[in-house]
Amino acid sequence: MAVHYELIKTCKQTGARLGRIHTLHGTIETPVFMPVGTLATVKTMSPEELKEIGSRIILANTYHLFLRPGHDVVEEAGGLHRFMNWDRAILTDSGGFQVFSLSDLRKITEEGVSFRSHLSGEPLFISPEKSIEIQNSLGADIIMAFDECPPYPADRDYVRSSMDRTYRWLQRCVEAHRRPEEQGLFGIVQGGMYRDLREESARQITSVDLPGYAIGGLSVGEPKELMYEALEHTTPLLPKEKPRYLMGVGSPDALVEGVMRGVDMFDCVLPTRIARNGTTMTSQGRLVVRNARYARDFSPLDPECDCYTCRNYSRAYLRHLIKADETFGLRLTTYHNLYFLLRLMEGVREAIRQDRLRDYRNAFFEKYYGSVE
Ligand SMILES: Nc1nc2c(CCNCC3CCCCC3)c3[nH]c(NCCc4ccccc4)nc3cc2c(=O)[nH]1
Ligand SMILES: [Zn+2]
Repeated sequence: MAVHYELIKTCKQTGARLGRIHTLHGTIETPVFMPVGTLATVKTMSPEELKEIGSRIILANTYHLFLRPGHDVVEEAGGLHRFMNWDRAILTDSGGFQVFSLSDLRKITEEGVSFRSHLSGEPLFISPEKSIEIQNSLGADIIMAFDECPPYPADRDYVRSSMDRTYRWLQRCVEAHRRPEEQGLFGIVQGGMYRDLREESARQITSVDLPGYAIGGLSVGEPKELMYEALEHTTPLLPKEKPRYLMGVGSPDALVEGVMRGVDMFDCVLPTRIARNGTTMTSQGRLVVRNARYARDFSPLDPECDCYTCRNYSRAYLRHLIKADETFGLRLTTYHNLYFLLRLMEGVREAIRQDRLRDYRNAFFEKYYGSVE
C-alpha cells in the first residue's frame, strides 16, 4: 500500500501516540513536524540541509505549482521528487485553502472554486477532479482531498452546508484519484467550532476508508483553547490505526498540545516565515535577533542548540546579516528554526516512549514561555 501507518504505542500519561508512516519514499517517525516548501523548495534550504536536520517529509503547494511552472511541466520533469531533487516523502495540499488565502474574486459552487490567479489575474477554476489531477501529476506520497476551510467565525448553517459539500467533494476525489497504490489520499474533517458538526464531519469523512485523516478548519484565527477543544471532540472519532494530520499548526506550544490530544502530523509556514524576518525559536523562548540589544552580543543564538548556526555564528553576526538583508542570514535563521522544531518533536517522541509527555510539556513551557500555562 502507498501509505501505511504503524501505531507503536500510546502514552500512558496523555492521548499522545508514537508511530511510523511508511511511504514509497521512506519511513516517517511520528509525531512529526513537516517543513513547508511552497514553490517546490523549503525557502533558502537545500535538500542536503533538510536531510542534515533530519527532515523525512516536506510539503509542496498544489495551488502555486499549478499556476507556476504548471503541473504539466513538473510531470514532464518526472514528478516533484525529480524536479526538486528530494528523494524522501512529499505531501501536497489540495489547493482550496490557498485559493482562499491568496486570490481574490473567488466563487464556490458545487462544481468547484472559480478565482483569479494572484500572479496574472487570469480567471481560473479548480474542482475536486482538477485538484486530484494536479496532485497525481506532481506525484506526492500523500495528497489531500479538495475541501473548503470555512472562515472564522462562520455561522452554523454555513459551516454545515460547507462540510456536507466537502464530504461530497471527498467522494469525487476518490473517484478521480488515478494512483491510489502510489499516492495516499487523506480526507479532511471540517465542522468549524461547532462540536456536533465536528463529530458529524468526522463520521462522514471516516466513512470513506483512507490511509489517513486530516483535521481542517482550524488555526484560522480562533483562540487556541477553541482549537484544543475542537481537537478533543474530533481525534477520538478518528481511527486509531490511521495517522491524524492537524493542518496549519506549527508554534511550539500548539505542537505539544496537539500531540497530547492525539495528533501525529503538523505543518506550518510560521517557523520559516518568521526566520526570514529575524525571529527565532530558542530554548529560552522567542528571540528577535534583529533587535538592537544583540548588536554586540557575540554569544550563540541558542546556547543549548548544537545546530550549524549556533555552533559557528554569533547573535551579532546574525543581526548584522538580517539587517543587511543578506540571504546567508535568512539561511542561518531558517536552518536553526527548523532544527529547533525537529529537535522538539524528537524530544516529544522520546517523552512518549517513556510515558512522561506531560512532564516534558511542563518543563518545556517553563523554559520557553517562562511559566506553565
Ligand atoms: N486543505 C486545507 N488546508 C488547510 C491549511 C493549509 C495547510 N498548509 C498547507 C501548506 C501547503 C504548502 C504551502 C503552504 C501551506 C490550513 N492552514 C491553516 N492555518 C495556517 C495559519 C497560519 C499560521 C502561520 C502563518 C500563516 C498562516 N489552517 C488550515 C486549514 C486547512 C484546511 O482546512 N484544509
Ligand atoms: Zn541552533
